[in-house]
Amino acid sequence: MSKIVLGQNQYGKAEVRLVKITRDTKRHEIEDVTVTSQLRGDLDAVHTDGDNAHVVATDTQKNTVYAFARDGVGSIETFAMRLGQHFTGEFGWITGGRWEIEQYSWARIPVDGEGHDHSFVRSSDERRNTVVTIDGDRTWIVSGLSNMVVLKSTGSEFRGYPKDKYTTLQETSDRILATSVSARWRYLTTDVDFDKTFENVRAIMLEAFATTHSLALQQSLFQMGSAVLEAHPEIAEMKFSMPNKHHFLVDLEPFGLDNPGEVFFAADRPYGLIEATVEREDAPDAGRAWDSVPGFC
Ligand SMILES: O=c1[nH]c(=O)c2[nH]c(=O)[nH]c2[nH]1
Repeated sequence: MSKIVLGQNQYGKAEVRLVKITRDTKRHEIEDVTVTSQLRGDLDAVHTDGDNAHVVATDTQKNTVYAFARDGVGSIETFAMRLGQHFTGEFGWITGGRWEIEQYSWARIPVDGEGHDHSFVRSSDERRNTVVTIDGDRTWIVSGLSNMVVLKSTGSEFRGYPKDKYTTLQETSDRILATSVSARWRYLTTDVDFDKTFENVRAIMLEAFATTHSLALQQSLFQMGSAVLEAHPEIAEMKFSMPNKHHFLVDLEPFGLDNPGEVFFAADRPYGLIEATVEREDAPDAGRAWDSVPGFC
């Protein structure tokens, strides 16, 4: 019989919910994140023999997240790097790991035309995220967003596809195009103004979605990725996952009404699922950057 050995492994605390309020002036600031910390290294003995001598407890990892937040979170990328450098620096046998952070955004509640000092409303379900992966002396950063829901009420066609005996879809030169964008991009360096770059990448994606006369969602996706890579040499590649949120014209004829492209049934499933990577041909190898990043091709 072949020998059975331990393969790749990692462990840590998943989804540590952290809210940091900065209250040093009467105008408070809120930072709201979910952190997952996972360590890799010389961890064979705990798996094979139950020897915990190398196991930095997942509870300790959770506590470290809260302790580090005492000084503020800052950009999620730098917070994840702080955690990673701490664990790999403090414990010799921890040679790497993966720190994933998701951030929820809050807006100030407007009162008399001004954002309130200490009352907030969760702005949407959109989230910013990052995954920092460390392996020895290498660090990779993949950042992104999810649930960015966008819609174009014209400027979208879908024609020219092959027809077979199962095809019922009618060609259209004017349809609604809607999707919920999940995008992740890999940085070529750790020396980035992450907050500024995030805002800019998001704005570029939105502008490309809006201004592309779309012949297919696949084309819109590629335009969005290309526009970001053209403007940001520090980004090697972008991965997208974009459900096609179909809007079907409702037949109003039974009610003696026409429907001049104005009344739609917004279906939630099934949905087309469009996924692709837009990349620089000459980008260096991604190494372990995409390890355990689900839902992208
Ligand atoms: O933009 C689209 N891409 C497709 O691949 C596709 N397939 C489909 O039925 N509708 C659409 N729309």
